[in-house]
Amino acid sequence: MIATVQPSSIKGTITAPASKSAMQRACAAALVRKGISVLHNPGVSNDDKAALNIIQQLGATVQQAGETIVVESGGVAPVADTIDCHESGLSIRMFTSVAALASRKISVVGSGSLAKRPMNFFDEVLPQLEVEINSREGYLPLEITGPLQPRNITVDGSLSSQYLTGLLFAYAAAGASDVGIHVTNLNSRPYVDLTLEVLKSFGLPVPENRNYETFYFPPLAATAPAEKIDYTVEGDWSGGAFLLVGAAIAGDVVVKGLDLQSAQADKAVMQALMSASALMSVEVDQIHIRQSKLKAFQFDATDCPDLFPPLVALASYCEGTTVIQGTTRLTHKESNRALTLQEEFGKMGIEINLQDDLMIIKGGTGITNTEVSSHNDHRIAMAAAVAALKGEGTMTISGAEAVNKSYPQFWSHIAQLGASVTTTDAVLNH
Ligand SMILES: O=C(O)C1=C[C@@H](OP(=O)(O)O)[C@@H](O)[C@H](O)C1
Ligand SMILES: C=C(OP(=O)(O)O)C(=O)O
Repeated sequence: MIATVQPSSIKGTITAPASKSAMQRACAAALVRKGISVLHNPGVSNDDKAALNIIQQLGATVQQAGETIVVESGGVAPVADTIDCHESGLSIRMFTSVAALASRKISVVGSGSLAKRPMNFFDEVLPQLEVEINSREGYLPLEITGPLQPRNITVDGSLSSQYLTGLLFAYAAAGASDVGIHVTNLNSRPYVDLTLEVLKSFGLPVPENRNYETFYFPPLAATAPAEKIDYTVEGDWSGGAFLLVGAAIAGDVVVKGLDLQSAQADKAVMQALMSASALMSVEVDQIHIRQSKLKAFQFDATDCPDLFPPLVALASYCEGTTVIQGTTRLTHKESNRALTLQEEFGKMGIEINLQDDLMIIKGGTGITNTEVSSHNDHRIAMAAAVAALKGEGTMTISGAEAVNKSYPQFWSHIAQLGASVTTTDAVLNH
């Protein structure tokens, strides 16, 4: 699909979509706990759909009930030989350890960019937990046979926090008692906070977080599990960041549904916007943001790597040189994002230099709208779209359907706000 964006302003009120990080974790929690879980404000992205399918393959029943999704589960009891994670990094890294709770052999498959993302963590770690594993030399597909036994273990957290999230769910579900996961060089730390928060919300055992170095499950206390849990999926700061940046570049927009108290890593977009002198007023449950003169900023995105694409769009319109740290975190995302951003924003006339862990962006020189590609990466498509709002000429973005991975409503949301956007296979709601 091709999206065509003409320079335009955006104006109005919009609600951020549901967070796929929260929704996928809620699916995992609803699967591993015994009982009924009602998910309010459920996500509808492809990654969310993958998670909902996986929990059914692992034995849960899932029913849409009006605006909610009702999950009923007796714990992990696979009814299929395969779980399909489609393109979701979080789903594969979380549900592989969860599926390993079963003694049945399970194949773990995925598609698209996921086939190129490393999974060798599992080859190293799962055998230490009594799980048999075969992979295609550290890549998909995986074949695992459990049941996983929680053990004191040391793992590497530098490539991705998602593996730790999976282990935390698996340990909690297996009733881990007086046992700890020691993690070295943990990155994307707030995502682990979100994991702990979801475990708590679903009444599952929550380990002690000892300075992000050890996650210790104390001796299990006898508790009476709740029969029914109600959980509301919070709004998505990662998708919301594109709305906020779009408004800072070319708009006057109220964004609703973003919780400033959230554990989500990407709420840090607010710090970057403030450093860039964006004009914002923050009220309960809404952020009002208006176009203003923007200045270059410095920002460390090591723990919130998904902010790179929106922040590059922002930096392009900031007078001066912006420096963002954390590029080494971008190599194994849906695309190699540092290179993709350099290439695609380069086509728009923005000079981006990559030096060690830094991305250096020369902003304020104007954007030339042109033909760009998403590289099948949702966040690149959305970054190009918001950058186009104040560019010169017409931006055509190929692979625009990539947004379905996290934010399927993105094109219609910006159209509703008045962006001049058309797509080749959908009628947008202006
Ligand atoms: O746990 C999560 O929900 C995520 C963690 C982050 O990955 P890493 O831990 O690999 O940085 C982030 O980039 C990804 O989009 C979602
Ligand atoms: C990298 C991302 O997701 P995941 O790792 O879950 O595929 C993302 O949403 O940008």
